[in-house]
Amino acid sequence: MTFVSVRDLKVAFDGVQVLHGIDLDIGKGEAVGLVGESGCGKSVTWLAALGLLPRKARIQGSVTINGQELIGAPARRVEKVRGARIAMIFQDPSSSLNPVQKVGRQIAESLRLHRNLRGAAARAETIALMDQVGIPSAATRIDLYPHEFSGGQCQRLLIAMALAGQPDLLIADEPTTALDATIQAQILDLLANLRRDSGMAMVFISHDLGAVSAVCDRAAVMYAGRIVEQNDIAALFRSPRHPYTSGLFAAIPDLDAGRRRLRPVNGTVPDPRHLPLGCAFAPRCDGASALCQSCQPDLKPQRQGGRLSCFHPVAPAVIPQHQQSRVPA
Ligand SMILES: Nc1ncnc2c1ncn2[C@@H]1O[C@H](COP(=O)(O)OP(=O)(O)OP(=O)(O)O)[C@@H](O)[C@H]1O
Repeated sequence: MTFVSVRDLKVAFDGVQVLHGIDLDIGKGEAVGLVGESGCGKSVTWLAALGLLPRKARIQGSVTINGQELIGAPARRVEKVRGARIAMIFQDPSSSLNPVQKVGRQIAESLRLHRNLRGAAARAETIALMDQVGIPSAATRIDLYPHEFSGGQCQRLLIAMALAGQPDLLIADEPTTALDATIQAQILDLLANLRRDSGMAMVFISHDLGAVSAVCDRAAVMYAGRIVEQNDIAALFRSPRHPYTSGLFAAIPDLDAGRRRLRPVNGTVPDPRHLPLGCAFAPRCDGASALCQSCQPDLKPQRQGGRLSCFHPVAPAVIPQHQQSRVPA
C-alpha cells in the first residue's frame, strides 16, 4: 500500500529550476534510497515534500502522505502530518543535538511531544530507547551531555530521538557520511535492523550506493534534478542500465576485486543555471549521441522492471567477476 506518493514535484529558487518533475512512491514499511552526487537534488526533494524549504522556493506538483496532500496545504496541517508521522536524521549528529542539555532530557522531550510521556515513565522509555539503539550503560549515561559521547553514539542518540515519536517514515539524509568507516557500518546495521523490527518506511539519502544497498529495498538514482533510473537494489546491482548508475558502481571500491582501478565518473554535475539542452548527463557520457544532446529522455517503465531515462542504455549485464560478490541477496 502506498504511504508516500510524489508526483511531478518541481522546485525553483529565484527562477532557477533545480527539480524537474520527480515521481516516486514509497510503500508502508518500504525503504527507498535516493542516490546521486552532491547537488543533484536529493535533499531538496524531501525538504520540498515536507514543507521545509525557505519561502523563496517555488514548489509545484503533489506530495501525499497517507492520502493527505501536503503541497499548498496550510502550514499547520503540514506540521501536524510531519510531526505525527515523520522523523528525520541528518549528516552531522553533533550539530543536531543541543550541546547544553543532557541527552536524556532531549529524548524525553520527544517522548513528551509525541507520546505525552512524562516523569518516571519518560525516563524509563528513554533508557529503553538508548538501549535499543545500542548505547552501552544507558541507565547511567542518560544524564550526560552530548560532548561526552562519540560521533557514532551521537548519531545513535538522534536515531533514538527519531524513534521516540514512533514514526511511520524515517528520512535519513546522509546519516553516515560524517562517521568513519567502521562506525558507518554499525549505524547502517542499526538502521537496517530497526526498519525490519519496527516496520517503519525509510528514505535513505546518500551519494554511496553501497550504503544504500545495506538498508534499502529499492533505489532511485538522481542526476541534475531528475530521477534517471529506479529499480530494486538487487536489479540495480546486477544490471545498472543508465550510464550514470553504471558509473557510480564503477567508482565504488571493492576489496574483493584486488587491485582493480576505480573508474570515477568524469566531469561534474552541471550548474542548474546552465543545464545542457538535452540529457543533462550527455556531456559526461561516452555513449551520448546527437539525440541525447537535443532531447531529454522520459523516465519510462522497463519491461524487465524499474524505470529508466536514457536513449542508449547500458546493455543488460553479464556481471563481471569482480562485481558478483556485491550483488545483494
Ligand atoms: N535554499 C536554497 N537556495 C538556492 N538553491 C538551493 C537551495 N537549496 C538547494 N539549492 C540548490 O538545489 C540543488 C539541489 O541541492 P540538494 O541539496 O538537493 O542536492 P543534494 O543532492 O542533496 O546534494 P548534497 O549531497 O550535497 O546534499 C543544488 O544546485 C543546490 O545548490
